[in-house]
Amino acid sequence: CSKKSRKTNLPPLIPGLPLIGNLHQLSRAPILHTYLSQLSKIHGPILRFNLCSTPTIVVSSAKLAKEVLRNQDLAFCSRPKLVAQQRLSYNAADMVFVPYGEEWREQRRIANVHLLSRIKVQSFRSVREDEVARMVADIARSASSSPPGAVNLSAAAMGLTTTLICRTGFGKRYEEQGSELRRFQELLDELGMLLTAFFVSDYFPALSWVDRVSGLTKRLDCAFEKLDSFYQELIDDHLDRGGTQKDEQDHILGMQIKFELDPTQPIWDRVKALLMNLFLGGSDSSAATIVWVMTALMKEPHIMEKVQSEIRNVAGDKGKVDEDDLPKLAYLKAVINETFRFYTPGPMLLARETTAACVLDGYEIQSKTTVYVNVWAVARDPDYLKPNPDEFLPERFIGNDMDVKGKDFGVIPFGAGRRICPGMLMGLANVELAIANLLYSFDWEMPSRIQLDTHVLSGLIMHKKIPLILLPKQYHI
Ligand code: HEM
Repeated sequence: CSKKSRKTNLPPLIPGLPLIGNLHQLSRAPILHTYLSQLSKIHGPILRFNLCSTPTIVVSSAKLAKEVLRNQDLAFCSRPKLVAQQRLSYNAADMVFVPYGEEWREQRRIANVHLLSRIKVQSFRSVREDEVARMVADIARSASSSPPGAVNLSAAAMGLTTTLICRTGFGKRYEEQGSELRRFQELLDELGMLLTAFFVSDYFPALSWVDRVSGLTKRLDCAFEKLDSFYQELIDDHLDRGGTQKDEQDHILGMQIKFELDPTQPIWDRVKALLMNLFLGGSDSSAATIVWVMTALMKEPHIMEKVQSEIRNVAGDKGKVDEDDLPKLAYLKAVINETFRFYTPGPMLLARETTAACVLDGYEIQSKTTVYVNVWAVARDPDYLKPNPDEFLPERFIGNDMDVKGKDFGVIPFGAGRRICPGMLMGLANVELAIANLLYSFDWEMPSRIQLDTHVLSGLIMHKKIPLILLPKQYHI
């Protein structure tokens, strides 16, 4: 690694190959966030990569995360233009991939004040309680079968969060195991795959033929067509029913259509792009979090016992945990927060792009630099997280005001600053209610011959590689 260049004072550059720079290292790293974390242990908390014409840096400490996401947020809050993201977001007509500017501000205002506001999230309470109750009833059926059946909790969590996003996002409840839900989940998988796929043309525009030959361009076109038809069906369905006022209250799509500037000529690309954002943000991250909380608790039986006893004391003999109970569950919140820290569902923040030249930690950063914050590494920063950042310790969130909502720069699972996740309240509400009820209603064991593991899948969202299979035992009050 070259030391600070005296002339230009750029961050340390990770050595790569002639012409392709570091492309091969980044595109082939099996688990990108751990690879980058190891590099930063050797070369420091700010690293520079050479990706053809795109200057790229990665930051991995709480101090620098705070600098990027708070002190100099404005300089770091745009998004780079990548091939798949552009296509799937209708040329950045959405909120996630739109560059910083007036259009983004307007979309965020509508999201914060209306679509994903606290009041809107509360208005979906009955939907959440209903869906969580259905999931618990399904699991109870397995628990009471003879012999008791093991449950694939990864599938149950994904089923729950996709159903929640369908109901709150566009007012539909697809039959479990039905073809429409399967179609939706397949579209989600393809969306996630393409948004993290490595397109050569992002770094070498002249070599775009490589993506055509590899079949990636065709796959992107095909996914775009399928997603577009899916969004169009939802919109047509809404319009066929006359877009009632009830729809505006009942789901986000209904409300978004109302907010289009000219209702006779809404900008449909923007409506579709917003649906894509809901799909992208709304299900995978919450499902992954539910699975990691359960995995963490299976690994630490004394924490499991403590949190179950808190939940069962608070909910008593009601037979379920409802949302009024949640504010009383301080230890459960600590467990969920520690899971966000230790098994960060989005280990790398979505790529940012600098809006202007600036100085970070004494290094010069050019305008239009792509910036990654390695949230997973930040959450293990020994200068910030004490004691024992490598230990799962919910108690670190007790007796202080440390939280995960973007003000403690050591634990930023939702990002921070202007581009902090606008769906945070909805994500937290889904996860807390689901976990509380899974822990209230059942005791959990490992099925014989299955070993608990924590292998992860690489991607935008850090899923558990091997599904979490557990044996539920109904808890009798
Ligand atoms: C546990 C659940 C969730 C986690 C961990 C999560 C995490 C994140 C993260 C890390 C970012 C990037 C922030 C940045 O660049 O600094 C983000 C952005 C975003 N999330 Fe979430 N999210 C969750 C749930 C949701 C939900 C439920 C929705 C919507 C229904 C949502 C919608 C979005 C959107 C639209 C953005 C882009 C914001 C922008 O660029 O201005 N997320 N989320």
